[in-house]
Amino acid sequence: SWGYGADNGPEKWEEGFPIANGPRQSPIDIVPTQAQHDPSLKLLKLKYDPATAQGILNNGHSIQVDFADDDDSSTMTGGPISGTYRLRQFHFHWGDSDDRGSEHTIAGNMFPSELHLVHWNTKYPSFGDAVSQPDGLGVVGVLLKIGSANPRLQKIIDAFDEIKSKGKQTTFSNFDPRTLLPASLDYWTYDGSLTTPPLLETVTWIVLKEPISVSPGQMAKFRSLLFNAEGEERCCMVDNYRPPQPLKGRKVRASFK
Ligand SMILES: CC(=O)NCCCCOc1ccc(NC(=O)Nc2ccc(S(N)(=O)=O)cc2)cc1
Ligand SMILES: [Zn+2]
Repeated sequence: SWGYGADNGPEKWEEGFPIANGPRQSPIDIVPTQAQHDPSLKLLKLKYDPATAQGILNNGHSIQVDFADDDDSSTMTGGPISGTYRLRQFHFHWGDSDDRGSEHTIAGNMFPSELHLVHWNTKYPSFGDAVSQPDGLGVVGVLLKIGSANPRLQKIIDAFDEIKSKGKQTTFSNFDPRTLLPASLDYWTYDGSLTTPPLLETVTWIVLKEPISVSPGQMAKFRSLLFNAEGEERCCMVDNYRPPQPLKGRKVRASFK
């Protein structure tokens, strides 16, 4: 199945998922000077209840922290979206070295990692229903830049030893993803897609302008995770990012001047 290797990576995904060449694919290169400030864009409102954190999983593509989404305890409102979107999970993408790893790029600049907080529109009964609707998902993207060690990431990193290989998961409770966010919630927004198969064009992207920090030592811990399951040939989980896709006429709006 799909992955990030030479034989099953982003250049091959169109074979199984022709939407890979669709009109609203993600990620994209965000060019700040070409983004249009839209004064009608609202403040992004993220309200998360730490008690909704359930577990942390190595799904063979990334590590993912899952949240209980059976009520409105952890939600996103405001911003470019209308209505209420519930937090489902967050996960990361990263590179084999500090010069790459993010999915969105900013004026052609890659960052070493990118955090995605995945939310679904509660006008639909479930995530599974929302995922195939044009206004079904809202993903907040946060860029990570190399700097001092980020203590907010440490609880996630400390769980890695228990979820080293594909399919492994462990409990992960009492965690507020708000602690991962930068001080400013200024953002760029555009209509896009899932950045992994099935690449559905159902995501309103909200990419924060301000990165958060991660240290080289913390990045090394991400790179010690494995794509493979126990007993399979060892393959480090690195370069699990899709490169930027054609804009195809889309406008990127900025919530800030
Ligand atoms: C055409 C086709 O095949 N349709 C049938 C779809 C069936 C189910 O599809 C799906 C679709 C999605 C999921 N789960 C996800 O959480 N995916 C996900 C992927 C990438 C991101 S990112 N990196 O933030 O953009 C966020 C979330 C599970 C099943
Ligand atoms: Zn992602």
